[in-house]
Amino acid sequence: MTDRQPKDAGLRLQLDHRPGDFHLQTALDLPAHGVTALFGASGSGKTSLLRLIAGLDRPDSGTLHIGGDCLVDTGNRTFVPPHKRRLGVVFQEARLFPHYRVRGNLTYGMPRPDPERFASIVSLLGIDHLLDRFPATLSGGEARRVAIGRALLSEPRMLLMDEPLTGLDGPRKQELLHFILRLTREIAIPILYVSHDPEELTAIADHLVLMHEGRVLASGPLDDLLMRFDLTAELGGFDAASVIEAEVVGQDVNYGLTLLTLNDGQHLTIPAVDAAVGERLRLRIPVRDVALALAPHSGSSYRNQLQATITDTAVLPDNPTAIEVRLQLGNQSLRARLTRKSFEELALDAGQEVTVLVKTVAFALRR
Ligand SMILES: Nc1ncnc2c1ncn2[C@@H]1O[C@H](COP(=O)(O)OP(=O)(O)OP(=O)(O)O)[C@@H](O)[C@H]1O
Repeated sequence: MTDRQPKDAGLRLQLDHRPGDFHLQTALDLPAHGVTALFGASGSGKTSLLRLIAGLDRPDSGTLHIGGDCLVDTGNRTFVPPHKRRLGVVFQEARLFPHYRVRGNLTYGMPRPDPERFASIVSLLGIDHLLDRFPATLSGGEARRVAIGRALLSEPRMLLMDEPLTGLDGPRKQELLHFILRLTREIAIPILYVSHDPEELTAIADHLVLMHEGRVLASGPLDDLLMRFDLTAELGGFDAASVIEAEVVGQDVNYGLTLLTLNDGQHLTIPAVDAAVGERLRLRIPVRDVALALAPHSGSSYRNQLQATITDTAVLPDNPTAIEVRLQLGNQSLRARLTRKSFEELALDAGQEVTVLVKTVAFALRR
């Protein structure tokens, strides 16, 4: 069940599939831009869904449309084969042709020679120096960058990535994540991205599809889903946090801080990030690091104090001593988790204006 239908639907599907004992029963309507993350417990059906979209498996019944084209309709026996779907597929294993050099692997799927596009993608992925090497001589991260390059050069209308960072060590993972982020900014191509790593998804995803036992539990903008009290347990790995955006307005070199402004004009400071004035950053604020006060606080070590309005509160079944609070700051939302005791002592309620004391703000990425 989807809770929000994007107007500019890029991918629309309704698929029913039973591999073995598993039953995948999904309906989805996804935007034609940005990164959509498929997230869910192991065995929830993420890879099965991606394989159906790529055309690697045939569904028992259903329809699949991308960009207005019908790729699957079991009702009239339409099944466009994988190589005609114009989708770039990147799996955990790079699956490069071992007997072709990197250059040959990259040009293999190009629909026509296009030296300019070739040069710009090679440079974007930082693989210029690898062009004459054979795949067997590449590191895991290099091989995956080549696989991404090959997928992009086939001029796909959408990129499907299944755990592209799995198995890489810390620095290699960060490096590839950085290349994927650049790609999302510099090439306007929608990406469907499977991962079970919330940190990776906080950095990369615009839209989130939450899978549970073969079904879509929720689908919507990442920051909206993180605000939903009812999904707190399912999104447990995200460690209950809000994601907000802010613009860099200055650097405080003396104290090693970056100064930011939110879109309602309020200010925030975070540990220094190497970013220029005017750049937009995505920030992550854990719910446990947000406190509330009735009025601005002096004499507090909380560096950031923001004015906000309480919009909603809830008590979750698995944590009855805490109150979950949703707050509005301009057009952005923020969550807090207070003890019931302090919530009642402050006599807080929906509709009330409060001062939000923010302890930790982590930089997630540049927009
Ligand atoms: N060909 C198949 N035959 C039988 N069962 C299958 C087949 N393919 C997948 N399954 C089962 O379907 C379920 C969903 O698998 P899938 O790989 O889609 O999950 P996932 O969400 O991607 O998991 P993970 O995060 O562990 O990769 C699993 O229980 C799996 O064992």
